[in-house]
Amino acid sequence: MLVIGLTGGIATGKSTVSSLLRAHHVPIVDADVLARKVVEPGTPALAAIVRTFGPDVLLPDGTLDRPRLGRIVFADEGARRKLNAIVHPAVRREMFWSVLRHWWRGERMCVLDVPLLIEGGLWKWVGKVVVVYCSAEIQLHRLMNRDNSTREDASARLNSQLPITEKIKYADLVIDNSGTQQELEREIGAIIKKLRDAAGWSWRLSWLFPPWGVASAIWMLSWRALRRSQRHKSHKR
Ligand SMILES: CC(C)(COP(=O)(O)OP(=O)(O)OC[C@H]1O[C@@H](n2cnc3c(N)ncnc32)[C@H](O)[C@@H]1O)[C@@H](O)C(=O)NCCC(=O)NCCS
Ligand SMILES: Nc1ncnc2c1ncn2[C@@H]1O[C@H](COP(=O)(O)OP(=O)(O)OP(=O)(O)O)[C@@H](O)[C@H]1O
Repeated sequence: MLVIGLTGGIATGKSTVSSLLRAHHVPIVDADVLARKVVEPGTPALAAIVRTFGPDVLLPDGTLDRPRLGRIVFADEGARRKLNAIVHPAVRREMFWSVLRHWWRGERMCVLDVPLLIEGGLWKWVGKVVVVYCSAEIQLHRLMNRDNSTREDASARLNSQLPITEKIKYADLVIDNSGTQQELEREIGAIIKKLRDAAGWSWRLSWLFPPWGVASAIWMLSWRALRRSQRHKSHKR
């Protein structure tokens, strides 16, 4: 199974692209959804957040006051690191099980929608990196419109991530979402075809003949590790 990492800057349109892919029956694992699930009331992650940030980050019904915590962590890198250290390991565990479930069902590919794919280093472990792009100015306007936020709040969120111009250097495929949503919808068929072609046919053999699956997984992981480390070095230069 080909595991594809879908990323981009905040509000460049990852969720819009993943909804279109889902509508075409492509399996999606959404890190934002999992990041909400792992902090539901009664979870160890929510308890750790309250210990770290205090009970003020809870609403009267015991759920997380997301806008309030957002204002804290997007204005303070230290606080953001603390939150990431609590939430990210739980999200990674959930993602692992979701990918395994898709593999078990015999899916040809699965797309991980992860905003911090590059920042968190997960890009090294996926088969292909797809980056949804639009300019920083469009990004800011879409973010302000969607969240009904001020330019200051939107900029704080935007600046908490690696710039989109840096992220596209890691991409195997860039989806330009600078145009209209209709233009994006028209392109989605061609994008899915490229992804399916990249997924190839060897996934079928893995099911008919399991040792083939094991051998190809070992080969792919070592080949990817080599390719990623070369690419990483060339980015640093
Ligand atoms: C701070 C929180 C409570 C704010 O919640 P809110 O509902 O306002 O935003 P939401 O979760 O929908 O995130 C919206 C977007 O913000 C960006 N974002 C979220 N968390 C982070 C982060 N820690 N660093 C940089 N960007 C982030 C992503 O692009 C994401 O798609 C929430 O984002 C959170 O718990 N973040 C930590 C977990 C995380 O990193 N999630 C991202 C995917 S793993
Ligand atoms: N091509 C487009 N033209 C106009 N608006 C768009 C386009 N694509 C997405 N949008 C809008 O921009 C906003 C951000 O898109 P979306 O939520 O898909 O971004 P995202 O990258 O998933 O954001 P986040 O990082 O916050 O999860 C949404 O309101 C969406 O409807």
